[in-house]
Amino acid sequence: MLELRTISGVTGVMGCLMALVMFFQRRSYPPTIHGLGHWTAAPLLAFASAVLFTLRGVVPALLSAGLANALLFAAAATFLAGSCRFFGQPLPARATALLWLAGAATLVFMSLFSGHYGWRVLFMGLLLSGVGAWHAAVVWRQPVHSFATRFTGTVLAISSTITLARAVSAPFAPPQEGLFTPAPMQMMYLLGLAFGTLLTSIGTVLMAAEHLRRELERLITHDSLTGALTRRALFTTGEAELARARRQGRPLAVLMLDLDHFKQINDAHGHRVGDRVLVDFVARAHAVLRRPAVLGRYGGEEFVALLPDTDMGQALAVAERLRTSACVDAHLPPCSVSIGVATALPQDTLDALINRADAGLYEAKAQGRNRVAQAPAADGPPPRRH
Ligand SMILES: Nc1nc2c(ncn2[C@@H]2O[C@H](COP(=O)(O)OP(=O)(O)OP(=O)(O)O)[C@@H](O)[C@H]2O)c(=O)[nH]1
Repeated sequence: MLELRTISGVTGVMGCLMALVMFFQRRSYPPTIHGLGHWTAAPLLAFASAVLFTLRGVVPALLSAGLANALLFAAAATFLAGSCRFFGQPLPARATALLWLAGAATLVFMSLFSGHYGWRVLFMGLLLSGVGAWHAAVVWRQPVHSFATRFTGTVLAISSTITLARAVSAPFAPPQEGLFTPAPMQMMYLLGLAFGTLLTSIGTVLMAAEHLRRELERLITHDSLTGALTRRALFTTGEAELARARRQGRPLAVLMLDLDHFKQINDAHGHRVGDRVLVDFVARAHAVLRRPAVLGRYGGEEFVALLPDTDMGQALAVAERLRTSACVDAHLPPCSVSIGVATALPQDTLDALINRADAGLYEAKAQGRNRVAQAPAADGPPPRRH
């Protein structure tokens, strides 16, 4: 049988090591990733709690039971607060107050009932498993899942179930049983605590790394000013969509959009206002476009929209909606947009398809701007625009 006091000591060491890992990782992460401070503090609190638990029988019960449990609760609540901050949903004031209240109740309860093992375990177990389940729900409720969130959510759910099982069985345990009695339930609980602390911390490290990876990917694939796809990401997506359209025999439409006389806006109002016009234009275009359609910045004030599963009639309607929804902000200088529309032909390359949409744009500009024009049927070199 494993020595349970040793397991408790090992829990503390693991907590300490994971706090160190998170501390150093945090320093190399951008401040836009929130919650890492809480995730560093939580295993440290677990460490302090484990040290006091390990000293049971050596230091007064008020410390080895009362303070140890209060610190364990603080660790669980701090982990939870860190995850909430990380996912951008800080704990509401009422939930924070509830946690503080529960923490204070733990201290009072443990000082009054430090000699009543069964009641102590029942009280603490219910509290800890409640916070654990709450934490697991926060992680599982995220709309975007990765291995890291599934891993962390599962670890939290399992360890809070073990804590709950121990809590409800505690009042039926023999009166002489204690934390370090070599009983199966105590062993399962302490192992659960040790691995729970270690694996939850690993989960937070994985979630932070995953978040950073997504952030970097977003920086590479999205234009920093407007949030549209970069030209490179646009071409990568375009090649994939064209191949899919061909494989599945589905239509694919391309729109080439260009803000009219944009140079004049810059000249008259300054580059910053010009930037705001571009940002507003893309935000409104995104509101019109529905997945799986994407919008990319082709260059300057020129954008390309890819519309999978869209034929010419539907593409012209979308283009018209984009045109009428653009440039309607009364706080920005008046502007308009011209749009060329083309759909994929059986042997099209992406370049040829975009060139035809560009030819449509040329038509729209030549006809007086602020309009939608279909690409001319004939394939030829793209006309030069004025
Ligand atoms: N503010 C701002 N301006 C940009 C940006 N990128 C390109 N531009 C400007 O966009 C303008 C494009 O001008 P032109 O190519 O002459 O086109 P236009 O004035 O829109 O005329 P038409 O397309 O013929 O209607 C240039 O003045 C560029 O400096 C940007 O990121 N921000």
